[in-house]
Amino acid sequence: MSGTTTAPGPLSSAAHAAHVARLTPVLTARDVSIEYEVDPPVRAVRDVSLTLHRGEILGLAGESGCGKSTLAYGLDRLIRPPAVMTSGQVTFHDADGTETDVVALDGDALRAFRWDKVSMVFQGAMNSLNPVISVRAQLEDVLTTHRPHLTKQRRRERCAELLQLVGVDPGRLDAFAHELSGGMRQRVMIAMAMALDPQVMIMDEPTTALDVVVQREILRQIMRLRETFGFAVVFITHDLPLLLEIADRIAVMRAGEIVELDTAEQLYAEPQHEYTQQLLSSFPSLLGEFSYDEERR
Ligand SMILES: Nc1ncnc2c1ncn2[C@@H]1O[C@H](COP(=O)(O)OP(=O)(O)OP(=O)(O)O)[C@@H](O)[C@H]1O
Repeated sequence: MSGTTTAPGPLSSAAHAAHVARLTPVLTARDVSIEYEVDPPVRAVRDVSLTLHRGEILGLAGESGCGKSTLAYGLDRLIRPPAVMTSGQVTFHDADGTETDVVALDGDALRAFRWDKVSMVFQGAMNSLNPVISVRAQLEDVLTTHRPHLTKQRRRERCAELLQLVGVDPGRLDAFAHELSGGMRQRVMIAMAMALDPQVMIMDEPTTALDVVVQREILRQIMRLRETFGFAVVFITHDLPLLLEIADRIAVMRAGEIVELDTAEQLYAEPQHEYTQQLLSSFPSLLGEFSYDEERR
């Protein structure tokens, strides 16, 4: 099942090739195409190949509708009709040395893979958290389902530990979503995504709805957690300056294709694709004050 046209592949630099040569893959997508089978059909993702490496933050940038979320959901097998993966392979390279064909997973194996190996933080925590059960019950639910051998005591400790990790007072465990601020809700979502120590976290606009100060605090926290636990992150946003701050590498997506893929540093210094240049120049006020090294400290 291959497409009728062969995409030329994203632009990238020699510095990028040298950078990735030192890294170990954790998730590989090869020639992935995803279509919404509506009338007329929408080819949302077109022959995308992309490798996520252990412990890196890979930013996925591009304007609304370019296919970022669809691609990310495809990596975690979260796409549902009318979306269909019409071609491609996704391979998970586990730390224990096993290789998993993600496209072939189903039933229990697929449920175990999600959360456990690759977890997801969606935009808008209010819609993702269950409004009628407490934060504790939601965290415990993930642990009871995926770690049934844990004692009740250990489960309770783990819930408190998780909230502490994301900077929320464990005293809030019995709160409901509506009793928490937007930032706290999003932190709780990150705690849930971290509950099983996944090797990959996919974050789809996790801070977009938050004010800038809260957004920054959460981003710093994500970076610290990544340092401590070594998970890799696919971070999706239309906000390229934000990615320049937090991502190691950035994939720029346009109309379903990745047009440029490079280290954040290189992409900022020497964007090659006209579209990347346009994206960078569309944030003049932010980038006018932007100092690459200062911001990343
Ligand atoms: N359920 C659907 N049915 C039909 N087309 C859809 C559906 N969901 C998304 N699309 C289309 O697929 C394309 C890619 O959408 P997608 O949401 O992946 O983009 P995105 O870059 O993540 O955008 P955003 O940042 O706005 O979420 C768009 O053209 C969109 O209109």
